[in-house]
Amino acid sequence: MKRLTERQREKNRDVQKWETNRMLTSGVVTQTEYDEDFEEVNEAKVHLLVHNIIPPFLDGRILFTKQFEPVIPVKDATSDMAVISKKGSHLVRTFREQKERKKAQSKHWELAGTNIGNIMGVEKKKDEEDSAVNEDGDVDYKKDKKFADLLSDKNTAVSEFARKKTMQQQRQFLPIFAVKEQLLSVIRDNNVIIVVGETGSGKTTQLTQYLHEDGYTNYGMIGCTQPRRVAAMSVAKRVSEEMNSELGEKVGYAIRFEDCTTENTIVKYMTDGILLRESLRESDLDNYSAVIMDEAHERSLNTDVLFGLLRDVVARRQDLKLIVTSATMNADKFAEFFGNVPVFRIPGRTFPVDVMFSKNPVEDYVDAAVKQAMQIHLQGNPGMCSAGMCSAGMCSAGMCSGTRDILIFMPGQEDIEVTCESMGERLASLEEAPPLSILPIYSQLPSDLQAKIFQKNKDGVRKCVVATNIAETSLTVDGIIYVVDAGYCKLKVFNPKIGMDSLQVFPISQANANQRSGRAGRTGPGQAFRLYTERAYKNELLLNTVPEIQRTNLANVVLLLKSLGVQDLLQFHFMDAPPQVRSVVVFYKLLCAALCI
Ligand SMILES: Nc1ncnc2c1ncn2[C@@H]1O[C@H](COP(=O)(O)OP(=O)(O)OP(=O)(O)O)[C@@H](O)[C@H]1O
Repeated sequence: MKRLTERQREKNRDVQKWETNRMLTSGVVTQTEYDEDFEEVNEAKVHLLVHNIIPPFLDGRILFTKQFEPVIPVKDATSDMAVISKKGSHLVRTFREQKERKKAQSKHWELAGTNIGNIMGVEKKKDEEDSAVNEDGDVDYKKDKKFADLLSDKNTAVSEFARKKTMQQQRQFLPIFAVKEQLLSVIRDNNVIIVVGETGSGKTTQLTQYLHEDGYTNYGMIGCTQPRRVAAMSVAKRVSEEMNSELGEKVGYAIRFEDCTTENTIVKYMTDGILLRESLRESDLDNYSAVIMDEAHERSLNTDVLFGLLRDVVARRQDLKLIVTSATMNADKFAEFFGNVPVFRIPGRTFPVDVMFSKNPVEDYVDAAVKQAMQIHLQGNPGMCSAGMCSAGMCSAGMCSGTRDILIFMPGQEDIEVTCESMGERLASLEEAPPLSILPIYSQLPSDLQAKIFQKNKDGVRKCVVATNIAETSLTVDGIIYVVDAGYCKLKVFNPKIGMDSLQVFPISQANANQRSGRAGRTGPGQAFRLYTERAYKNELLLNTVPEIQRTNLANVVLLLKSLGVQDLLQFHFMDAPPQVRSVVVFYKLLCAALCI
């Protein structure tokens, strides 16, 4: 601390006195001395009664946590991929800085509304009118087009597989068709079964139809849950075509804010959140004769809660069939959870996918993905063309096995935007580069733009879809035969320090990687380029993603379970119970929420 001279101290005292005098004179303060004796004889006493309400389910189970570190869903936090995921992409940072600089500049020159602007007579531009806002200022949410309207045209076949085979032949080509009768007989004999098969074997699109053909729709609907909205919508569209019906009639879908079903609907695809909410109204799900929980290995929070609920529903309802589909790795765990139920394995895969790993660790996954996609686009792959006459994805002889589209997996919206922009810039800087239609897709994108990935491009221009993991499961984009996998995804993790969930980038799991590669071999043989080494795949990636229930804030689930009428939360059947300490924190938080239960 700096020592003050006596003279300086005297000066400070003077200044302080002067300030006090000014404040007293101005009336801002009325006294400068504090009365520390608070005992006022005449003051009325207020008695405050505090109730310590402890909900019965919490009785004796309250602990204070000492865990202040977030749950990190990675195998080794010091591994190359984990470190890179924390650092993020350099290219994204550069783009962000450029954007911010441009924004600041444009603001600097925006004179309208400032004093100097007024003097110069610069008029302020009117804010762009939002077309969804009506004259009264209310927002008309229905004005936004529904996904069903956007997909109203019949899908145009792109691949040779889809063009040359009839719908019936395409269905019969799938691996699941060879085991249809055995599968149906196992379903007849068991109320719960686990179905396991390679990506593209036909679980999502065929199971519902087989159950319908076997008469299960005579006494109820067949429901099929999907972890993602876009998958639910696009699969419903495909199955409606296979069943030769309008989307929303025999086959429909329901997602949040959009219900595309009628009273004639017998096959309903929906997100797992929708089924969860339906079970709020109808706890035994009486409308359904069969429920298929698709892509259960994704282990979203809703799926895990549904697992617990449906386990009880099938015990109560002998006529309900529950089919859980999964990737190979989790099957036995699921079977055990439902009481050692049979696991049915579908042998074979639709089309082969060549998986290629990066030779060296990749520092900047966005830059590497752009380079890889450009290489595919510019060099083409004559080996993949049945006529051997095309060089860049478009067959001049018109004999190519379809335009050969590319799908890039990125962790989040910003990475996607930068990938698209960077590819656009690099293409523009090349002379006579073949045209490329670059299409982003992420959950926040408006439906009309999302639907674009399913539409065929005019003149056979190659498509390059840049997606988050919403395109990872159940999605078939006809024509995609190249997958570029950056190796990262965004996951929600609970941070006990701030008491909230946050979205962070982490390396994917091996299960994610296999799902991603699987998108390349749906309608023809494909190639998957993984932008990480084979060693990293084996040593740095978890086998499966840590279930959401184990890494996120449970407060909402606990409230949901209470609203579903689950009395004893600690007795609820979780496939993987939330970590003890964190769940107790949440339960403790519920003390406050208990008043609203
Ligand atoms: N829109 C489509 N256009 C052309 N073919 C399609 C379409 N949708 C599905 N298919 C065909 O049906 C096959 C099976 O798709 P389905 O979604 O049922 O597989 P799956 O076993 O559920 O795979 P995944 O687990 O990866 O979702 C695809 O591999 C593809 O050949």
